[in-house]
Amino acid sequence: MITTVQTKTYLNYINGEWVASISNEVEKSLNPADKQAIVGYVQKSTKDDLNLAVEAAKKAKDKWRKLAGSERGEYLYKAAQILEKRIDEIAECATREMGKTFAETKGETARGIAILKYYAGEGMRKVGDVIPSTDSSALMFTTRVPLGVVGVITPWNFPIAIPIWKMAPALVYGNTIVVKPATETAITCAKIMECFEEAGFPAGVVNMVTGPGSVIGQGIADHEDINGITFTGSNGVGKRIGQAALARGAKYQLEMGGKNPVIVAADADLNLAVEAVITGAFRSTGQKCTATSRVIVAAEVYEEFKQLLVKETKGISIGDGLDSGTWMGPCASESQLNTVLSYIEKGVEEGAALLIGGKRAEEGPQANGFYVEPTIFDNCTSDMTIVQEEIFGPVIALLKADSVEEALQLANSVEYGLSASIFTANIKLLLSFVNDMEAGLIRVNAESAGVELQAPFGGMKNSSSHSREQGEAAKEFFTSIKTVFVK
Ligand SMILES: NC(=O)C1=CN([C@@H]2O[C@H](COP(=O)(O)OP(=O)(O)OC[C@H]3O[C@@H](n4cnc5c(N)ncnc54)[C@H](O)[C@@H]3O)[C@@H](O)[C@H]2O)C=CC1
Ligand SMILES: O=C(O)CCC(=O)C(=O)O
Repeated sequence: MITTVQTKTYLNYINGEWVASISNEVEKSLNPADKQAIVGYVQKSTKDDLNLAVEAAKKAKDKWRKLAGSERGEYLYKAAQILEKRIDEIAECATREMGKTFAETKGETARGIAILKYYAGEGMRKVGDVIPSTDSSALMFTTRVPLGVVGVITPWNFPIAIPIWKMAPALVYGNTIVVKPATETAITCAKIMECFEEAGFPAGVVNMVTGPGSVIGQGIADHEDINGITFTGSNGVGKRIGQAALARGAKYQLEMGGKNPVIVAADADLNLAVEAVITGAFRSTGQKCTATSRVIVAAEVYEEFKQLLVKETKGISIGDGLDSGTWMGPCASESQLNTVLSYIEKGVEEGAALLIGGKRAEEGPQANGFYVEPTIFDNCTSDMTIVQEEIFGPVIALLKADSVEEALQLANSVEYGLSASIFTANIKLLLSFVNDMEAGLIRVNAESAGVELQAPFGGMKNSSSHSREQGEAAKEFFTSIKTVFVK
């Protein structure tokens, strides 16, 4: 029997109004902690709905662009204040939709508020430089202009922070937007839209269309009136979006997977390293592109580290993210659970030794949800699938290194380069890690996850399109530079 927690149907937000899809079809958002609980329904939109949203954003863009940056910032500041009032409700909704614990979604909502405030201030910061011309009677300077209409395609794993860290800079630099959230967390996004609506954004500046990625996401990538696309999600989808955008000359930014290593050097503080590996690998049920998935340990301390890690992992409580005693919630969906279980199976088949976990967690009420045990593999080698591919689940592959050089070589032997961390007090070693590690985010004596909103974020190799998000870096993507010469 389906237990309906809330059966509200959420609409698209187009041109300042809440509207149903032309398709008259909806999709349900399920609670991964209890698959019989429906969180609500969202619109299964069509290309025609998307066209209406793009048309509204296009119509609104000139007026929005011509406002002072400080005026645009004021709207963001108001949205931050409204989100602040609704923090518990929106965090709870995110936990219901994708499973991570309430403490995590509340922290994420607080981060969303801080991002809105940061970019509200950005509306008053400089947008160009004066550059001395070789002609002494001329004035030469740069200024920045918005791209126009920006398409925002977001995943389910950070349902509050990622849409906000894309939408806030897009808006403050003068773009109008059409956001397409992942269906799994589209209700959380609708609630963020409600905050924008209450903040009084002019009609058409902010639009949301929910629906299948293959229709609405691809539609955004292909739409000739969308001037820029910002995406976070899987590698395969990201590459397709990049190719579609490139083919029609639109600007794009892709934030994709990671296979993030932690190196534990022989001199590392092992307790600190264990704590960081546990949080980096298992918080959010491992569903972060910055999650720790490979731990490369110096041979001298391998056994001791392994024992400590397994002991701490045994203490992890799995359950509904809304229960205060839960440390780790379920996977976000059944398909995500199946992906994780199939990677675990592959690990065993390819000869890795299962130290702990490895199964679906099905005790009592967990039988109704998409739970998996935190899992650690021993005896891993670099050629194994679980060491190479992004799993997006609570799975650690342990690798032994006989030298610092081997540890670094193992760390770099994957197609991704998002985040990497090392535990050591040896300055020479940490500096060579900073220099030689192929990753956009380098962490020393800290977990691999941990993104600060005021700093650039993005990866090398196949982790991103080499652009950066957040902090001042966002300005590079969401604006174009004009060089002006006046004589
Ligand atoms: N880097 C990250 O933060 C994320 C990585 N992933 C990876 O992707 C795997 C699968 O997760 P999914 O939710 O299926 O990711 P996905 O890449 O399919 O979804 C991300 C967003 O793209 C949209 N999308 C899907 N197909 C599209 C298309 N053809 N054109 C345009 N947009 C499209 C989705 O609706 C969603 O809004 C995960 O197991 C994980 O490995 C997933 C989410 C976030
Ligand atoms: O670690 C974080 O805070 C951000 C991670 C992220 O962007 C992602 O998982 O998609």
